[in-house]
Amino acid sequence: MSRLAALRAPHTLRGILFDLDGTLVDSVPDLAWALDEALLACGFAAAGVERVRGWVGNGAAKLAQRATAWALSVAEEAAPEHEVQRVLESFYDFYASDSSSRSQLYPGVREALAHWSQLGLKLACVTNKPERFTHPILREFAIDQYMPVVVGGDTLPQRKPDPAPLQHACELMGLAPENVVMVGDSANDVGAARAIAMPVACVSYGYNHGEPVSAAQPDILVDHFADLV
Ligand SMILES: O=C(O)COP(=O)(O)O
Ligand SMILES: [Mg+2]
Repeated sequence: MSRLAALRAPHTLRGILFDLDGTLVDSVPDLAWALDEALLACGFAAAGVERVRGWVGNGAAKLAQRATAWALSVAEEAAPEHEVQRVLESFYDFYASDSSSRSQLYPGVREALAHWSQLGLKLACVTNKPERFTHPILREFAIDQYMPVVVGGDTLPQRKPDPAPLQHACELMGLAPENVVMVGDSANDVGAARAIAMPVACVSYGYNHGEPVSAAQPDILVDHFADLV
């Protein structure tokens, strides 16, 4: 666990928090499929996977708002609420019907999680994705066994980059934040960790609103998940 352990004083690393979308799972293909089906069902054009990649990261409601604003050619905040709700409800229906068949676990993820949990580290998933969609995906990719603690985007009133979900995960793991590090793919993950002085490692391959996550200045940046081990 050398690279992550280097983020904490020797022997003080007891737990790791993981972002889901863009960090553990390349989930955009299913998100884009469900969102495009929703847009079509609402009478709009499909957005396509590349656009959706840039919209993921702030939860499902924000995703629907960004898609609706794009479909209506208006600014994000100007998307009419009832149109956003229509797209969101339809997106929920499609995504509930299939959230994983087009997605993939990133290489090395399962092996690394198994390794860390064998070392006795406690692992948790802290995502902005609604909790009811998170559990089936972790199960589908057979990594739920390593992450008994899951904090979703609707678990608390706050979402990343607010640090509350990270603090809540630490409480559920029975660990002090001083003994935990965060692993993510976006400025939201870095911002949430920074707010409670938690070290943060990022993967460069994920989704960060189309910007390189290096701009958010994580403590460690790796190109492959296995590089964290
Ligand atoms: O659902 C999202 O918007 C992103 O979720 P994440 O926090 O796992 O990247
Ligand atoms: Mg992410």
